[in-house]
Amino acid sequence: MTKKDWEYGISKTLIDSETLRARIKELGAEITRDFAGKEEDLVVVCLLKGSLLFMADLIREIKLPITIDFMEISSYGNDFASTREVKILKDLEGSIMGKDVLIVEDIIDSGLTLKKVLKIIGGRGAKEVYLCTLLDKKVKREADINVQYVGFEIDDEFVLGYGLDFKQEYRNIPYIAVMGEDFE
Ligand SMILES: O=P(O)(O)OC[C@H]1O[C@H](OP(=O)(O)OP(=O)(O)O)[C@H](O)[C@@H]1O
Ligand code: HPA
Ligand SMILES: [Mg+2]
Repeated sequence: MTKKDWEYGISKTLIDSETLRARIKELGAEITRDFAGKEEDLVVVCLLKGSLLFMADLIREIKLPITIDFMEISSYGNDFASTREVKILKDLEGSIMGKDVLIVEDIIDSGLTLKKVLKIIGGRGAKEVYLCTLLDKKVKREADINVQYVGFEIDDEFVLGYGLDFKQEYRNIPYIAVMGEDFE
């Protein structure tokens, strides 16, 4: 396969678009049930860039008045493993003081990214902070993170697509894929 083929380097589909769509609908319904009737509106926070597609699909399945905000965090650089240095590239615009916050993540791997985000957000007076991740690679966890909403638990494979990248590419693949072993 050459680089002209937009799916170059991919070895298999792990979660297809239909399965993603169905599970995200369920997650949205669950979140809608859990937050219905709460006196504070919910602020849904997208962690860029990986969570862009998941966020866009998830919020359309939350049938409540919400506001959205964005934070850009980076720790993987151009590698398969975390640099362990979590950088904040863009901060939230609005205040979360006294509000319920739902952080939307594409994947939890080591947990170092969320540990840092929770530390920052935790100091800003939110009423309650909840986590929702599309993918949970539990076997790789180093930081203890309590997640309320999980789309899929996955094994220890480097995954791509539906927002997730390798060296910033593949984010536009509309399903979750596994990269071929001999590919760099
Ligand atoms: O649990 P961890 O081991 O910290 O890994 C998970 C994080 O790593 C990836 O982001 P990345 O730093 O690659 O930035 P990106 O979202 O812009 O792709 C992914 O989107 C998660 O945010
Ligand atoms: O498996 C992964 N794929 C892409 N980005 C990631 N960031 C943490 N784990 C992964
Ligand atoms: Mg990310």
